[in-house]
Amino acid sequence: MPSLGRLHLITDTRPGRDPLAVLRAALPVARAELVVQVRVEDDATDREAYELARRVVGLCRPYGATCLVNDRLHVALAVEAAGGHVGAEDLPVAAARRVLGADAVLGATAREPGGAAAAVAAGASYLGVGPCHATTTKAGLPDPIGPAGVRAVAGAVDVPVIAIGGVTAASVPALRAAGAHGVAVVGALSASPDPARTTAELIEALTC
Ligand SMILES: Cc1ncc(COP(=O)(O)OP(=O)(O)O)c(N)n1
Ligand SMILES: Cc1ncsc1CCOP(=O)(O)O
Ligand SMILES: [Mg+2]
Repeated sequence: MPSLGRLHLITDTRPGRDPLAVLRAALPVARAELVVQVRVEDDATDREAYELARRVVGLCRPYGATCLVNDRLHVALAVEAAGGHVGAEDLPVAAARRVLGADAVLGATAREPGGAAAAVAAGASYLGVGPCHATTTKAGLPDPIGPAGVRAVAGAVDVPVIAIGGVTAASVPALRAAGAHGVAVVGALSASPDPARTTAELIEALTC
């Protein structure tokens, strides 16, 4: 399996956001380092999720970027995405692995070493770890774990750790020093006035 890209762009489908415009700006800059996670609001229909994911797969292909689908694994299968991401309220990791198959990329959310090790034992091929920092993008999250929390998880598993939650280019060095392979962002790119430039800053921080 090719190595996992370091910059995970999670689509922002809230009103007023334009996830495909952000993706078109990020792809030529990040290319195969980009992993696009198609994440739609809970009240979006499967058809809406499918149409977005289908377009993302098509945009990613020429750049060698990876497309994953959050939560809705049937959509991942339907659009032939590389895999999916599940958390505590989604299919259990072992069930998700059965759905996606042995070769798929499968991410699982983890906040502490015990849960992280269990997710890997159940079949996760990477972990999304956070929230690292405060975020307004998702409500109801526990307190941020900071780089120290990322370090604790990264030390307990042998799969890539992707730090998530309030991540900006400025916070990347501390997260990498804590053992993160990469980062996942929503707001840093979707709210950027210049997503191509912000992508370049994130990639520089992730690969220098
Ligand atoms: C890379 C990454 N890490 C964590 C999450 C969060 O997943 P989850 O806890 O299932 O929450 P939702 O995103 O489904 O609201 C993620 N999506 N990606
Ligand atoms: C879905 C999710 N899970 C933990 S933090 C988060 C949102 C991250 O968004 P942002 O990068 O805007 O803080
Ligand atoms: Mg989820």
